[in-house]
Amino acid sequence: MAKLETHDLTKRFDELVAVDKVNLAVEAGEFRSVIGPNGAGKTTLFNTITGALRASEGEVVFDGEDVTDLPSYERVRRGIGRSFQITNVFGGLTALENVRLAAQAIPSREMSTGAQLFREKGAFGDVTAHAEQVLEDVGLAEHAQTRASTLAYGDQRRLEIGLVLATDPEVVLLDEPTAGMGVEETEATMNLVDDVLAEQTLLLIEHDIDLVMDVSDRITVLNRGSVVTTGTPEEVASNEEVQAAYLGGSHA
Ligand SMILES: Nc1ncnc2c1ncn2[C@@H]1O[C@H](COP(=O)(O)OP(=O)(O)OP(=O)(O)O)[C@@H](O)[C@H]1O
Repeated sequence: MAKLETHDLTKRFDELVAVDKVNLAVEAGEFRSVIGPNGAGKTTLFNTITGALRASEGEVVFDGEDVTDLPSYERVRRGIGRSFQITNVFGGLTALENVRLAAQAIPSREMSTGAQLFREKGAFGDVTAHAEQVLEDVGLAEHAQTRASTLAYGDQRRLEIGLVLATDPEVVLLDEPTAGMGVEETEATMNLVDDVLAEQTLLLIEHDIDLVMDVSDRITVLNRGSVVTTGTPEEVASNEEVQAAYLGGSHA
């Protein structure tokens, strides 16, 4: 059984079918990327998986359980983490305070002994220690006391990844974590994702095809809400339909 599955997952906005009977089976530990032209439905697919949007039809199955009708906080509690956009970061608070808040926002669930300890004790020191470890992991230890709004852009993106990690996720969905970054920052962020989230099951939306080819175990190509194909980078690169979709549409 795959870690995360969708069964004919569909999301409509009135007449528009933004996500059209999408079937995914993401294995535990897999690094899966989702690519597709602008408007293909990538973000809507993510929102439907996390519960930010309600599915019109179909199912989201996590660890073998149907979570389609669960609110998003309950999905987070079960281990479906998603990157926070920078707008979710409290600019006036320090990096450490932001990570602590994210950690505290999630009620305890069955998880690793270490993490369980932090939650059950609920003691100030433990949550702080957990948050400090997260900052260390994402390379922001020296910026623990820096106000989030004054962090460099790349460091703010690191903080976003830290906020997901603070929720102790089992699956992490990242929606364009390198958006707006230059070549060096993009590389640094992808290295970070690779380092810090290597053990995780990862779903990544990314426009940079070369980058996706480099890091993914498998790639799902969406076009007009539907899956064109899923395969290894090599399989996807040689797929004629994919080439047509990309030559036909912009991929920003
Ligand atoms: N809340 C909404 N209400 C109505 N239509 C929407 C809504 N959100 C997205 N759409 C439409 O659904 C389609 C899919 O959009 P979505 O943002 O999921 O695509 P995407 O693949 O993430 O695009 P991009 O690469 O540009 O971010 C688009 O046609 C978009 O205009």
